[in-house]
Amino acid sequence: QIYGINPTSPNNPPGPLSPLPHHTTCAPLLDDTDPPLFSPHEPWSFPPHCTPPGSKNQPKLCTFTVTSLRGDGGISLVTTPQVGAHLAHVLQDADIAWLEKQRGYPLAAAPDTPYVIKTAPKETSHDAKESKKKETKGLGVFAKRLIKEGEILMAEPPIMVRLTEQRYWKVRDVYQALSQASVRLPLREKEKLLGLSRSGKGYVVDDVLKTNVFHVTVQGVDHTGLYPLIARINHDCRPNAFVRYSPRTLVVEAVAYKDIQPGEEVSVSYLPLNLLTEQRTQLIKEWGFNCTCSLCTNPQLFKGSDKNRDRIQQILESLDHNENRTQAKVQAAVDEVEELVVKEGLAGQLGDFHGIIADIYLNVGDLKKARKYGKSAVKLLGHYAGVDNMRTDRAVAFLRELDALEARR
Ligand SMILES: C[S@@+](CC[C@H](N)C(=O)[O-])C[C@H]1O[C@@H](n2cnc3c(N)ncnc32)[C@H](O)[C@@H]1O
Repeated sequence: QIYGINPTSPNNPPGPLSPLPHHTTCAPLLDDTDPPLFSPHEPWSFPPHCTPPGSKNQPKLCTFTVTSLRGDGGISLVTTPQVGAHLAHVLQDADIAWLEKQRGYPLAAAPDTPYVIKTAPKETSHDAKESKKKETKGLGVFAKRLIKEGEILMAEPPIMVRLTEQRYWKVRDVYQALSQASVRLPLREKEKLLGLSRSGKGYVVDDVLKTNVFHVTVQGVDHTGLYPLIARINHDCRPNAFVRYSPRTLVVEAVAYKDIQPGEEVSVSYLPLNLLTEQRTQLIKEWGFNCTCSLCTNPQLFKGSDKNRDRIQQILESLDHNENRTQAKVQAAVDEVEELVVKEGLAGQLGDFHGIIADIYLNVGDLKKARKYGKSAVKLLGHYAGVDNMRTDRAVAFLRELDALEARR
């Protein structure tokens, strides 16, 4: 059997390799009556739509659309021409298998879709004034089976990416850009966008984006990305999943932070993990809802947690002072912080912490420990932030510096 073709089939008699009959009857792929294979605005599917800035030194705001990203769905970008030019290269990278090689495991979600999207049960608000009210979270994502820690639940490219900074352009022009970005999307992505939850206030595309986007960086510039499947995951201050963004592919993955039991709701934190209750409550209100998670609703839980988080901050600040940078004091600080980090479920931030510790050990001249924590930072950041994340790049650069330093000795 050659390439899965049955040699005894009447269409493919045994003998020298010959094309199947329908291959010989195909019209030539290109002739002078065919439309051009490539759009004149390659890689964009339409001419970019641009809005001039309010003043001379500011960039234009442009809408770029590709109707088939890596052979699949469409994507629209609302950003500056400079970022658009960079993203043109990112989007033209049809085979992102190189990233799989770099990180040593596939850039793909579990093929059996281990979750179901359904209405989340109502929960009691933590707000004293509204404590009798039952809050609805809308739809949510629930585990269909045991999802093991580290498993990738979802891996998705965005359907829309928008520059965060919008103040250089008139609101009307920004909405015009967003409108172009949505109407140019293929029908499937348009339906996904308009089917997402929203507050019902303001211009619909802007409202959908504000309710559902994740922060992403493109060439170090702040943007927000709309990932329609991952956007169905509700918030929890002690989540059981986290999101990992790849700036070189734009793909976001939802990954299990711990084992998730069948029937359990999958949650991610919309905020940095280490915030205190007051900061979290304030920021969540800006999202337009009251957080009903256990860490926000149970005073006993949040008082203890705030104390631990305050203590972590205190220890990190104490390490800024030279008198605390002796081998013994640094080791005691590291041990205490690690214990508190585990207690608070902040393992996702341990990579950044190990990066700081590596730097401190370098400053006190303990290169062996600097290397140990530097390596750990690369490993943890590669897992929680992604192998091509800027924070991971910095941790890798630290190890290179260490190599160079040791080579000079
Ligand atoms: C990104 S969407 C999450 C999916 C959304 N529930 C849906 O139906 O598509 C964010 C919205 O979900 C709701 N939500 C998410 N987490 C919540 C929580 N912990 N408590 C209450 N509402 C929540 C809020 O309405 C928020 O604006």
